[in-house]
Amino acid sequence: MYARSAARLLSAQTRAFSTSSARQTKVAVLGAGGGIGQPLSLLLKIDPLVSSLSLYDIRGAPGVAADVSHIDTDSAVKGYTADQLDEALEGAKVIVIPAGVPRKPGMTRDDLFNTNASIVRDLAASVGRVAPEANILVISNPVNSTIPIVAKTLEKAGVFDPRRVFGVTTLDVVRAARFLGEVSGSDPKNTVVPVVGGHSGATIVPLLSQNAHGKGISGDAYEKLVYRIQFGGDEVVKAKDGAGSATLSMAYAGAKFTNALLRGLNGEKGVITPTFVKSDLFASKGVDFFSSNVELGINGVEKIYPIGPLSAEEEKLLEACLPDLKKNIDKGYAFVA
Ligand SMILES: NC(=O)C1=CN([C@@H]2O[C@H](COP(=O)(O)OP(=O)(O)OC[C@H]3O[C@@H](n4cnc5c(N)ncnc54)[C@H](O)[C@@H]3O)[C@@H](O)[C@H]2O)C=CC1
Ligand SMILES: O=C([O-])CC(=O)C(=O)O
Repeated sequence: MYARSAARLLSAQTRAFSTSSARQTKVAVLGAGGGIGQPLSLLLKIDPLVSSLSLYDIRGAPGVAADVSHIDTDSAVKGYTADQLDEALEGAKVIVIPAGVPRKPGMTRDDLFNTNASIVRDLAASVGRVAPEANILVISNPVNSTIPIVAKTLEKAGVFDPRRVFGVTTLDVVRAARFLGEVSGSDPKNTVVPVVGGHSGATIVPLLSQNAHGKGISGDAYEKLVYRIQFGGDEVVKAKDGAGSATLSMAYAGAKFTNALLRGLNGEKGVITPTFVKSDLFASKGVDFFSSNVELGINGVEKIYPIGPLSAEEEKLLEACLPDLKKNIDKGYAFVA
């Protein structure tokens, strides 16, 4: 009962989860024993659209699985050890990947590339072999590079479907709504802001002008707000002081995006949210992946929306974003080539 009430409470307060469709799905979490993986597994256990939860990590997943499996919701949970990746992936329709190392103070997300690129590549290769039609949601940083790595790895295996590979940039959207809510004194649910581009520093482009509460903000207040959205991750890394980066807010954001995708896969119409996907929007500038509002549906990405009208400041932010994003994407491509 408690879990159902908790799910209802979460849903009412944040509109994070919705139960609008009945069909249920097997979801796998790769990296389920980690700082994000554990609370993410908890939140997926209380999502009514998840029928079966498959928890994999190189360490600790069976313990997390045993723990969340006691929660009184109607889904099965199973944990898998390091040598059981294939079993964990079998039949999974949605695969969420928070596997990899997090930042410490003084590091950029790109500093994680050397460790996380091969983790993500190897996991993607297994997904391509065992669950080639699955939807893959990548949380592992640097997202701007790990998504091209996943795409190229699947392409090499002949199973890349651009409608089914998503970089999870939802935390930027969550932060933008929260921070604008704080500045404007309004409920974050009324301050939803599309955040486009990528997921690190200057590649994060919040379109404050597209929200009624955001468009009046100017000068110093505007600069500070944009900076806070772009560097919100650093705020957490600094506060955790060597113990990692955002885990709880990221688990919330990851569960929120997974729920949106499940609703789309189940046929709900009008599920629209930003996510970092293969996109034509700036392909002419050599930027093959870009986050913008995307409609999620039965095939994954159904429609990619243009970014819409920009203020003069946002034009400048976009100009700064594109070269950095291209560099990050090309680095991911080069790693797999
Ligand atoms: N997209 C986003 O907005 C965000 C992304 N992140 C990123 O998420 C990643 C994970 O962060 P945390 O959970 O805090 O780290 P963590 O270190 O607490 O957990 C990572 C987990 O991955 C596991 N792992 C490592 N190699 C693996 C493999 N080959 N297969 C399966 N599991 C493996 C580890 O055993 C560990 O349990 C980091 O790269 C971090 O930068 C973090 C916050 C926000
Ligand atoms: O800052 C980090 O390293 C983790 C992350 O991506 C975020 O919190 O946005």
